[in-house]
Amino acid sequence: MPGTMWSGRKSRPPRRRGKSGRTVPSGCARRSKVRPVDYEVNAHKYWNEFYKIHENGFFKDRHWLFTEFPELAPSQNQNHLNDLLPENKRSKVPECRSNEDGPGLQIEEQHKCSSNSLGHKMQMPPVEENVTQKLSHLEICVDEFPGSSATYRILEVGCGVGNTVFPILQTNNDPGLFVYCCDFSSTAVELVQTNSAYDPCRCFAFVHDLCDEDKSYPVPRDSLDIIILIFVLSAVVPDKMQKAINRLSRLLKPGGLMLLRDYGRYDMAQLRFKKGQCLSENFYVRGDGTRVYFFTQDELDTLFTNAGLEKVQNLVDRRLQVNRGKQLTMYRVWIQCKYRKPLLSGTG
Ligand SMILES: C[S@@+](CC[C@H](N)C(=O)[O-])C[C@H]1O[C@@H](n2cnc3c(N)ncnc32)[C@H](O)[C@@H]1O
Repeated sequence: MPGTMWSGRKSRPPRRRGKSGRTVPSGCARRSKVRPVDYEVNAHKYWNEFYKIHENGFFKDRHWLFTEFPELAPSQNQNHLNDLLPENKRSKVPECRSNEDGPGLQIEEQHKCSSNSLGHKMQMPPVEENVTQKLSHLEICVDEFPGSSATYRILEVGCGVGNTVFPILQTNNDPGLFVYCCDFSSTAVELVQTNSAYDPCRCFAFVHDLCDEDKSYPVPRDSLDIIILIFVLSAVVPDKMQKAINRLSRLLKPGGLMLLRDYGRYDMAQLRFKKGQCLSENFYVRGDGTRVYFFTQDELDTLFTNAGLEKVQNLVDRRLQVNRGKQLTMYRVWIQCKYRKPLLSGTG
């Protein structure tokens, strides 16, 4: 493994120092020249451009998912709510797995999904179209919706080209499983739908902006066992995060779980941003127009608990990644959370 774990209170990532000697992680003294509103209004377009360029060759399949989130593995359908591990029982993530931050940081062999098969054209039953079209401004409260007969329902929000969804579909052979996935990039969703592993009998990919308050998800309240957020909440403008999490929380069954893995404060990617790339505190725009926020554990705890969820896990994962080929040493900080909807939920 080309990486070394670093963790614990004594280990600290290198930080930039300002004139006063204080840590200056963000270059936030100067604002971006482009108005932040442009990045907000056109956010999906920047991601569309990103996926037009990279297709499904940028992010790698999240095979570590099942060690970190065993709830996604097979056999979780029965009594999964009783199986939740306490925080201190977390398992080890395989190191150096993804290319979240840029092509220059790629370490592992990239696993490419096949995207050339058109054999799996979307064969949605007509009810899906009816439901999403006719009830797009209402809560879905009908018995028939995509995956309505499933016994274990997972939704991934901000699914990109399916690097989380396809490993789940391939690994979890539970016949009662149904996986929903959405992204506000229509280009990404199209790449999911045209992937040869896309099976409309087990999966429903749709375009959806998790910040869009006027559009509902195509599933009823209290219907999902798991909601997954992998490096997506960080792409959302901070003042819209809470409402987005509130809306998602309503979709969870009592006892259902929200799973998140995302960038932590002072991750190497944050320290590398230049002046002028900062849109607001700890929120930056990359060269390609996509944005990223760097969380603290407390901020995520507040977002989830305000949405009526209870903490199962909230940990910071610090690692030293070494790319020997490029002679790069990278201090990574990720945060991983599991929050559960109480069995007797008070969320409105
Ligand atoms: C860093 S990528 C992660 C993709 C995927 N979760 C993975 O792990 O490979 C962030 C994704 O979030 C999507 N995204 C960003 N903001 C979104 C929003 N407001 N609604 C839905 N998707 C969004 C982007 O289009 C992009 O696909």
